[in-house]
Amino acid sequence: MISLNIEKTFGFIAKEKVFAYEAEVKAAQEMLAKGTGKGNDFLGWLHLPSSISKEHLADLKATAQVLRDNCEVVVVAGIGGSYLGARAVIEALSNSFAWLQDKQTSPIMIYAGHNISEDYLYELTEYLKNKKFGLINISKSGTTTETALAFRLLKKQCEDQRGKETAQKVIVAITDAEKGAARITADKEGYKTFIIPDNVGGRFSVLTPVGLLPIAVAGFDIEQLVAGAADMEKACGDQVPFAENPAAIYAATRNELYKSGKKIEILVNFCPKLHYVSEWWKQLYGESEGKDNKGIFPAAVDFSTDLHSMGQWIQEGERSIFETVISVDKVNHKLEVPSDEANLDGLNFLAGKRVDEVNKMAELGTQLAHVDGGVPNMRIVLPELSEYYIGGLLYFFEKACGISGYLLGVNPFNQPGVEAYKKNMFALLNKPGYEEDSKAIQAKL
Ligand SMILES: O=P(O)(O)OC[C@H]1O[C@H](O)[C@H](O)[C@@H](O)[C@@H]1O
Repeated sequence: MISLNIEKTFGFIAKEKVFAYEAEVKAAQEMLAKGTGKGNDFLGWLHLPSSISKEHLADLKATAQVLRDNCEVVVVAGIGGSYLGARAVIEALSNSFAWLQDKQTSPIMIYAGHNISEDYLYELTEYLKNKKFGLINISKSGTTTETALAFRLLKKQCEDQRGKETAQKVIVAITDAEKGAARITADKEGYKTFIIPDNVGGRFSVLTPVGLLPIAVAGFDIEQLVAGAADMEKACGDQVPFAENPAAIYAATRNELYKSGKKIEILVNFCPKLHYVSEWWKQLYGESEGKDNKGIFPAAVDFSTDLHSMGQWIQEGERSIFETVISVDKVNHKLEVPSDEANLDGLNFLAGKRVDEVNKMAELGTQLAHVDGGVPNMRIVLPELSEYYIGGLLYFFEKACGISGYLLGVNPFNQPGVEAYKKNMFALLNKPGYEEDSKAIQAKL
């Protein structure tokens, strides 16, 4: 099972203070369970793992198989919650050099629709020339500009290269049941579609088709992913005592740290495959808690890589940070440090050791150094990188986020602030309907 250790925060905050959150956490859990808190229209994620049916998984797997059978490359078009969950899981489970392998056993997964870079899109369309590629268009609103723009380009390219009939087979849409341009297009073109439930917000949607379809296309076991999440749903359930409930403890500890002046949480990994888990986590916590002029700033680093760039700041910079480390207990492969007679590099003291042993000592050494340097440290241990444990980790963070947002006193399920840039961009681009905003913004320039 995934475990959470908060011992290394106790030099900074009192254990009693963390445990004093018990009643407040219980109230937050009740607000989630009964739907009496802010944002209660968006609680569909809460019991999602335990309510996913076998038929739904079979439908997803059958659609994934169509893409696997007909595509060398699959492009996932989506932004924020509409791609980060899938990318987090796929990259955590994939070979680090998946796209460089001579023989591909699954389609190469590529992401688009999460930026408006002309060079990115140009280079992508160049790469896709002569490739048998498919598309998964993911947008809850169905109107997000970044995604819609990429999809417009790629849909046309797919149809031009593969013909309308094949394109219809290898393009799948995941969007709202009724609203939005993505739905209108999908219905008109006759694409296979999956629905994003109304009551599941984008950043909580990884266990809906938004995450599950791309993950299945990439060749991973979505049943195990959901099973891990469902077991975590139980482990973080309302009946589990506070002291044994990892979501409750994590939510309480980070809120107590925040109160004590630790305004930035850095999610740390020692395995580069987890980079996108951190990106997913940053959206989850950033959009959920950063509002009403409050909220821990979620940051992330990949160690030991970033110890050689951000390590200095973390060790000796302003003491406003704490770290949450995701540690993977057992690696999937074995590699020993070879011995070398000449020992010119002086590394013979490591000869015969597993590389992971060196990494684990880097991890332990870093924890001790950072705690000594004034950085409270929490540690989440995953037994290994597998669908089951990743599924558990994702649900753990979601449940803790719901609780934590209520402890902070915000609505964890909206993101009104994200609209500000969109309004300005549309005004600057003279989008129909934004005439007044266009005039106002021109006056500001
Ligand atoms: O799925 P979509 O409607 O395209 O939204 C994609 C993302 O962009 C929005 O602006 C929100 O800030 C995110 O919460 C959301 O996940």
